[in-house]
Amino acid sequence: MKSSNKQLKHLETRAIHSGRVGDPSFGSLATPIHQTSTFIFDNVEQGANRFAGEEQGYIYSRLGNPTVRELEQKMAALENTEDAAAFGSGMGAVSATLLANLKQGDHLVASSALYGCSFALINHKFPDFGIEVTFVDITDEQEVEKAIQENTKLIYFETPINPNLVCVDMAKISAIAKRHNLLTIMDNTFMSPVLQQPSDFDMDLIIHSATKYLNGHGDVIGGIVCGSEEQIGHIKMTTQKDMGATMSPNDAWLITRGLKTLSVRVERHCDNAEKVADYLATHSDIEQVYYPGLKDHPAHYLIGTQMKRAGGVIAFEVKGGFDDAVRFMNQLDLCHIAVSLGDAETLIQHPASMTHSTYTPEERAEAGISETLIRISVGLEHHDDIIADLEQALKRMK
Ligand SMILES: CSC/C=C(/NCc1c(COP(=O)(O)O)cnc(C)c1O)C(=O)O
Repeated sequence: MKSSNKQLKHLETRAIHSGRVGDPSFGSLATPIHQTSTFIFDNVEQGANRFAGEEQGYIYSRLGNPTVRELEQKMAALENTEDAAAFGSGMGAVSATLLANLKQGDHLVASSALYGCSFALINHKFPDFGIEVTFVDITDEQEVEKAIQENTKLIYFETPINPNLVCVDMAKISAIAKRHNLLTIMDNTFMSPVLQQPSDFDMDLIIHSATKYLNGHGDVIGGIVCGSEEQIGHIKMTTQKDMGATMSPNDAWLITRGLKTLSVRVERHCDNAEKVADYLATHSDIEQVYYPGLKDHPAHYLIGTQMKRAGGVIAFEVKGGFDDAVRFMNQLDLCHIAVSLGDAETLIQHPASMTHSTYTPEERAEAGISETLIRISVGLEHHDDIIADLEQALKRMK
């Protein structure tokens, strides 16, 4: 009798074996890529019964696909949730999840610091739908609680936060949400399930840009939301079915393949990032380093409790100003100047002019995103080579 998810104790094992759809026809080890738009019914009655939900079976790949389903089942097993839904992008997951739980006249409390497009969706588009938002310093529990209104439906945040690596104490947010009967929706992209299990803190919905660590090879755009069977069913039947941010079977297959090495990749990202953070923190040309793994980080106390390790992303500021930061980044050879994160390659970028250019300078200041902040996603190259590249660029910056 094959093990079910429940019997597979360790995440490393679940990442490889959970959710398997397999290949009943030929027994191939890798689940086939069902690259199809639609599925043939035996007869009219079968088609009608499937549309009515009275018979199990596939209908049309925007409504479900076997290769995509394997990824969803695997992600539910990794985040310890009942179910999951896959989307064509992380923003597909963010928008579908929020809009499935908000309607005209509702209000949400959101962290003022978010990934740029998540902020833009909430700040610029939601008002067009008559959805109100209060942006808060999500680490200030009193400010969070004070922002709650009679029409508040949910609290939305990331931890660690993109791009400044501020971390949120999820137990505190969970307690507030319970007191006010609110949904908690959080984005676990920067940690992945390997380093952080938000369901342990009663988070209701857990979002990932699968583009990042989950796929891990810089060749797919995708998104996932994990949660209860009821919540995921609601999202699938409303904002996924009717807004259609569908993930392709081929992308699902690539992400599923990525998940098999997720644990070893994330551990190596952490090994390398810890060494790079220590190097930067002791360098005379570096003004400040923001990395939860460093003892001076305000959320260092969460390491070993909420967060297994601090992850692969570091934010920092070089001494001087914006021009110095630009000169430094333009001198790099190995590290690519590129947005995104969680890839095998080390990627470095300037949030104020790139990933967080959707904020005004005033909004960035309010969110604690400085104009000279640099964000580096530490890759899987040998750490000595990454540090040597940073060293030569810092020398040539002057
Ligand atoms: C054009 S900027 C590149 C993308 C970046 N981030 C994406 C992102 C998303 C959205 O995920 P996609 O839709 O898969 O990109 C959701 N949630 C978080 C915490 C994210 O960081 C980036 O470089 O910070």
